[in-house]
Amino acid sequence: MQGLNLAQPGLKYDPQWFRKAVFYEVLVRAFADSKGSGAGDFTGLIGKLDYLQWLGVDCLWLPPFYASPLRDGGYDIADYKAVLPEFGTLPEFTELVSQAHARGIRIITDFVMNHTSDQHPWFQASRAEPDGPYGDFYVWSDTDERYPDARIIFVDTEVSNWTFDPVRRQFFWHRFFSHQPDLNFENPAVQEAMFDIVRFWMDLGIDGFRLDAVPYLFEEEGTNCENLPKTHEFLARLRAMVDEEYPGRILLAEANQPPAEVVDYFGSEDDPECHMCFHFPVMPRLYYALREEKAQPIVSVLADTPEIPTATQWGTFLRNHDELTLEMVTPEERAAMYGWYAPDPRMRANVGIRRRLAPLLDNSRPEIELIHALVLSLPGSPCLYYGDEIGMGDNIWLTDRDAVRTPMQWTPDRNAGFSSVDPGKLYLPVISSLVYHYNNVNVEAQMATSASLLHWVRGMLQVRSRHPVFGLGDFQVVEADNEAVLAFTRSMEADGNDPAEAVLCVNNLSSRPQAATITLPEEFAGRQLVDLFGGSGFPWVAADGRVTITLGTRDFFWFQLRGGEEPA
Ligand SMILES: OC[C@H]1O[C@H](O[C@H]2O[C@H](CO)[C@@H](O)[C@H](O)[C@H]2O)[C@H](O)[C@@H](O)[C@@H]1O
Ligand SMILES: [Ca+2]
Repeated sequence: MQGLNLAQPGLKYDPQWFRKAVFYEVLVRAFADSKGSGAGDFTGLIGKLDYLQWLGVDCLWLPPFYASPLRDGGYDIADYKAVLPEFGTLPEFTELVSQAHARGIRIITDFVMNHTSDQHPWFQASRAEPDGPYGDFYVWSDTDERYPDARIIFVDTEVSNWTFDPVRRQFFWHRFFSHQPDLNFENPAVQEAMFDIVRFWMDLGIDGFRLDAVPYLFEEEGTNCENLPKTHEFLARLRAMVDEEYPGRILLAEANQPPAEVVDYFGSEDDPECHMCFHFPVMPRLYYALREEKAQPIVSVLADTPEIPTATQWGTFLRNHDELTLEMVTPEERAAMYGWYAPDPRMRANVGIRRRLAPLLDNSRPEIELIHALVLSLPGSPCLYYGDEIGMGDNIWLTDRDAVRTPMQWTPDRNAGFSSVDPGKLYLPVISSLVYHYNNVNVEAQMATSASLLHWVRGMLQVRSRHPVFGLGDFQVVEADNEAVLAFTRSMEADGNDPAEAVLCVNNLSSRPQAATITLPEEFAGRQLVDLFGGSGFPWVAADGRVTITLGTRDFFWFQLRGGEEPA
């Protein structure tokens, strides 16, 4: 029973935990500096676990904290089994895992399989000794003309997916930065090395992996080198090993692909791959719908989303450590979003927008609340991004995606309470812009203000966690006679300890108050609407399934549809 994490005091064994969880992405480097080095560390994060428990998150996602030259935020790994000394030591990492588990919080970490840093000893050996044991660990070629149909992903910096190596006098393949050579997955030794790394970290007690850039593992002439059958075969083998040796741990795919392609990363009921996949296309549509003030963009992307196998779950999000990617929208939608959300070219990066949630929404509290309400009620397990719970700002004067990776703002004191170091030695400066200055935007002040965004987000997580239907329930769009109103139900039969429940969510995407008559399916006719937050009774659904709701600007309701089998 090595795999079950049963010994951890705060965790209950639940192989389906990820379907009801709220995730929280936290950069170790950005959260809390315990040593006065200017960068966050494991011990600093341990010191903030009580805060995260209080906030109500169920699982932390830690982006790479491994040995790395940090030329891509740690996604350029130089040793998969070592932690970056500035973050701490391996025993400090395992202490973090234990302390999180003791509070009922799980931890998944990033696993960057597609590529390594060019500083990784495997690459150094590969370029120096083509006939040596690592000679075939990377994708080498005498020409830079192979795989011409593969697009360039980092269009701001790269002009080719091939770079000439003067040592080996051959080109090497890289889907991302030219300092990140792709591993050669055709080589069984590479695949075995990946299994070995998974076992290493799972043996240390982590609860799963986010699989970075997973569509690009294999290459094949005549294709765009994305989502290839061999990649899926490899993932199915990896999953079989995890199920066998580490049941209860999860694999979460980062595949920035259209819904029809991304569902393949779940595999099938008989041949599963990942437990979860991020749903990239839905995220930009939430922002798009807010500006267009229409429900349709959200309705249509969900209509295009195929069913997923039982016991799997989407991962949803509003922001993360990367740019807000616009790869999954049409050119017309992209142009509109750049106009709405990135009027200054400095706000753009690659195919996306390098801004945080609050500045994107011009710090509009009703919009920030509505977009949270959407991501917390639509299908999927939501993943929050550190600092967004207090409405942190960004710094578009920093390079690349560092704009959204600045230190967490804890207090109005020196370095926002993040570090005691000389401010000039911080890994990145704290936000000190007019609206988002850490003097005003910080955890301490928001904890002391009952109406703060922080308390509001916490309240939302509490309500969500009391209603497993948000994680487990079916999703059905409900007809509304107002194009600005998005109405849908989440409903489920009793499931283990979770009772049957039905919830109606109604969202006003307009910047003006709206009324809408909603027509619910027959099964909900005659039910009473009860507000999930305050318990107030609202109108009953008429015998023909209709009910009329009025909503304020950017307002939303979560109603229990009471009167069926579910408890009062
Ligand atoms: O390791 C390279 C990158 O891998 C992830 O990239 C993803 O983010 C890109 C945008 O920054 C996106 O366009 C691409 O489709 C993704 O695979 C990781 O999240 C990045 O931080 C990292 O640079
Ligand atoms: Ca590859």
